[in-house]
Amino acid sequence: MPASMPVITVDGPSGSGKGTVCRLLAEKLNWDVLDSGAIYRVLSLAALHHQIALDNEEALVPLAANLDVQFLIDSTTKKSKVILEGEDVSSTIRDEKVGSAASKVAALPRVREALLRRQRAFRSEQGLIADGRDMGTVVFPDAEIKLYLTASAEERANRRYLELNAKGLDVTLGGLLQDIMARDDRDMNREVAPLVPADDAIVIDTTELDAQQVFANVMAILDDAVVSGKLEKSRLA
Ligand SMILES: Nc1ncnc2c1ncn2[C@@H]1O[C@H](COP(=O)(O)OP(=O)(O)O)[C@@H](O)[C@H]1O
Ligand SMILES: Nc1ccn([C@H]2C[C@H](O)[C@@H](COP(=O)(O)OP(=O)(O)O)O2)c(=O)n1
Repeated sequence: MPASMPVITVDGPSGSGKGTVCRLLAEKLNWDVLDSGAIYRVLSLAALHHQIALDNEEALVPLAANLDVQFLIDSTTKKSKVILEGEDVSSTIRDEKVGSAASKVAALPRVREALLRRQRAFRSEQGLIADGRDMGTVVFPDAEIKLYLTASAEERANRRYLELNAKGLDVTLGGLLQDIMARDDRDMNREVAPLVPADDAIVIDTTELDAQQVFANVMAILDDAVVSGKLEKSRLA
């Protein structure tokens, strides 16, 4: 019997296209989205605000447990907004430096533990699409559908370069490639909840695919899940 609060997990390294496919899926299915990376990004920003070192687990655990963050949808633009301690940090958290800082605090086992309940609370009757590194392995091990997106580091760095360049930011392809490889290394080799596909995840290599092709692949996977009885057909409407 399909669960009443279905979850689709989308894990993978930076730039593999998780956020993009999650947005397209959420629009199509009208499900909720958990951007778990944003939680780690916000935590690292809060650590900077409170002058807590990114490896100070003792101080980061209570900060994580009591993190004053809200995820909102702007009623006019329909874009998601992230509010930390009353301040709109939606664009600040997207900075590549914040991504690296997030990856550092995310390597601390007790910090991850302190954020588990907050992430699981996103599960809803509506259905949840969960974007991250350990969504299918740790946070929602019972998810109906588990996807793992990947792409070559060069392609992922190039995507980031195009994205940040279009925003007018002064970045180099070489610098971004280094950042991405350092983050991959930290995320894949940490002790707790390392970035790895769940045993039952479907891996999609997006290196040669554009976003619409990735989305079409995912929709085909969901159609198969309906046929095999994992998902109710009405959920795809
Ligand atoms: N399949 C794709 N082909 C080319 N560019 C893509 C693809 N998917 C996403 N992008 C672009 O690459 C960048 C990173 O995608 P994003 O979805 O933010 O990745 P992630 O959430 O995995 O870090 C964005 O600028 C996005 O528009
Ligand atoms: N479920 C998660 C999500 C993110 N993280 C960590 C590791 C990542 O490098 C950072 C930032 O994640 P985020 O998904 O926002 O980064 P990208 O958009 O993929 O570049 O947070 C994590 O450890 N576990």
